[in-house]
Amino acid sequence: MKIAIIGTGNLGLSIANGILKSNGATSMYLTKRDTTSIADFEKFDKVTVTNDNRLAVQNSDILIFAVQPVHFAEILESIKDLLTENHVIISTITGFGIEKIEAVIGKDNYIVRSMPNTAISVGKSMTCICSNEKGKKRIDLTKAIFNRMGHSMEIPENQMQAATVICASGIAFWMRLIRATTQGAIQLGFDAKEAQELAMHTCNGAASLLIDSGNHPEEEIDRVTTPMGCTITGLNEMEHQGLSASLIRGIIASYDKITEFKTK
Ligand SMILES: NC(=O)C1=CN([C@@H]2O[C@H](COP(=O)(O)OP(=O)(O)OC[C@H]3O[C@@H](n4cnc5c(N)ncnc54)[C@H](O)[C@@H]3O)[C@@H](O)[C@H]2O)C=CC1
Ligand SMILES: O=C(O)[C@@H]1CCC=N1
Repeated sequence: MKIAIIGTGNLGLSIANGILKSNGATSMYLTKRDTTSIADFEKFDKVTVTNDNRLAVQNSDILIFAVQPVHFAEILESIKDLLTENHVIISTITGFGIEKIEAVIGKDNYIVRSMPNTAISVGKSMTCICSNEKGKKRIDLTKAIFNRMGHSMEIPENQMQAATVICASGIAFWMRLIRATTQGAIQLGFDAKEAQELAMHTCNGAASLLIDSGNHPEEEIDRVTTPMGCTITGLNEMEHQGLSASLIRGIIASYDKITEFKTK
């Protein structure tokens, strides 16, 4: 698998780390306008760091684009004459629909839109994907790439923005929940480092319970809530204070923001 990451910023860097950790590429080109901050990656035999997107495209099959939306069309325009049947174009770019990509490079390309998150750097990304008509033939390949770095799901394109909120922004939402739990633990007497350790591993355990069992969260909650005990007392107080409602309202506000410009 010869992979290029076009635009190695926050997300591109996370993907590069995920690919290296999962040994998911035979060669990897990392591009950025100013490559100084990613020059260290040259120490890996299979990695080439360059500001030459055309060189990366010529030497790779899987092209993962992780640039800001304003730069995408111009970059596609600058490499489109190099695209062949071997290339799969994987965009991670928020709000940039397949039609807009096809308008620049044409329909006769394997085009996949993906929405990973930064946990891809540690092999734990929830990645949603969809494709153009031709790209359907490369969905399995794309899923195989992302499944090495977490979990993937094919969804219709009209759900990509919702997936962005839940999965990509979701990393930030869960971080705040972990931080709040940490603050609570400090107030109960743990030092800050211990408090974070307790919070993050408990969070990891809760998610793993659901992933492994396939259970509904309430089934697992029932196992923890002793009648008249401390868990139900805490849970009910959280709900009186609007825990679920505030999370749902935050998710809807985030979605309203992402759909503000009526992009697909
Ligand atoms: N940060 C995140 O968690 C997620 C971001 N996304 C999407 O991924 C894309 C990238 O986001 P970030 O990594 O946060 O942005 P970023 O700004 O950190 O990274 C973009 C990179 O592209 C580089 N770049 C700009 N012009 C270039 C060119 N002509 N050739 C090569 N590289 C060029 C920039 O130097 C920068 O390093 C965005 O479209 C965003 O919507 C999607 C999912 C999650
Ligand atoms: O906050 C944002 O708008 C972008 C999209 C998903 C993650 N970062």
